[in-house]
Amino acid sequence: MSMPTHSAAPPMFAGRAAFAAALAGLPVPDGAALEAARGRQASLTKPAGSLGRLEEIAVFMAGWQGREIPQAERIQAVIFAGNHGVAARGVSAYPPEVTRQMVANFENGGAAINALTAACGAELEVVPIDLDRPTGDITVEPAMSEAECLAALNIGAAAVRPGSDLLFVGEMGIGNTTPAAALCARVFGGAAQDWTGRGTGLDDNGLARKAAAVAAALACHDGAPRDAFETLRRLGGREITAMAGAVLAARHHRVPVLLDGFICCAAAAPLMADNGGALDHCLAAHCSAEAGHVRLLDRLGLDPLLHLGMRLGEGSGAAVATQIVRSALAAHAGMATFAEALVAGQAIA
Ligand SMILES: O=C(O)c1ccc[n+]([C@@H]2O[C@H](COP(=O)([O-])O)[C@@H](O)[C@H]2O)c1
Ligand SMILES: Cc1cc2nc[nH]c2cc1C
Repeated sequence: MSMPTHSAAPPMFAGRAAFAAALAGLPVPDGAALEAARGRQASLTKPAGSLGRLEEIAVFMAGWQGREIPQAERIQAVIFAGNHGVAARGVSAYPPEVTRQMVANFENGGAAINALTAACGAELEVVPIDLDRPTGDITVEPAMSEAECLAALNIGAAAVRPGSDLLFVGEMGIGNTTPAAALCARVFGGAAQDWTGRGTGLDDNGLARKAAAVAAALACHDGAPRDAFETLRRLGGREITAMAGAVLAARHHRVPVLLDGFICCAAAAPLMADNGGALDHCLAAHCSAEAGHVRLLDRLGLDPLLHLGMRLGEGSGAAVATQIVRSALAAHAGMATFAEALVAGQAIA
């Protein structure tokens, strides 16, 4: 595991207008690489379509990496951590100090994500953001000032290594399923209860308190502008906003992204609200057990690779799904073509 090195490069987003411009003007996948990868898939020694979703993943990766045979050698995992003012309202089963304690656990190599990144060949970075300064309580005020929101977006963007073959982002933040639920309701509509789940394990009373907090947050910010920056600033959190910045930066670097669970997907939702194609470079790793995730994935138009009943966060679902992506690319790169293997390549009509 490594801590990020801070470069002297200028921030990707100089201001909220630069962020909006970056979100408006997005690169698209390489058409020639897509076509070449589809051609290669058709030439490999298997009945057409028989590797199912693995074939689509290989072609997707080819398009974003801009080569017929994409790689999975430089896999970057970044876990952002933040604390939340709304946690003081009893919306989590765990106390806020666990955020810092888990960051220490990540750094000492003892967390699930350490084991899972080692297993999938990803290099892990942990980015704690102002853990001693929880965000504003979203039920009564914006989570962040404009400067704080911009700083979080830029921390996320700066963490992305341009040459990565694949990036996954994850988070650690006690209380963060509350802002995540508020973001979902703000972007996609619906009642607070539709998006509110038990998070780390709330009981029924806790769940009711949490739904009331989400409803209060929505009411508090109801009249505010609804662009992605303002949505993240008011209802997000630092680690949530950093994930959004990283996802957008990855797009500009043409680095494909695996999204993790409910909070990670909620962080990406405001991007899609402003630009319907903003998540075209993303795959959903898994469907979390957190109640709102099925609905969220549906609204995002993402079909998750895995349903394992996980609800840990910290990038864990994405780390597991990385093994699927690696399998897809191994088959794409390593299989013989019909011509090479002297196998008859035509189905009998
Ligand atoms: O990834 C998920 O879908 C997920 C679902 C529930 C909980 N979590 C993790 O648990 C924490 C948030 O839960 P809570 O109950 O404190 O809001 C945070 O650290 C997340 O990483 C993560
Ligand atoms: C122990 C613990 C580990 C976590 N990892 C991500 N979120 C978490 C929340 C808790 C409470």
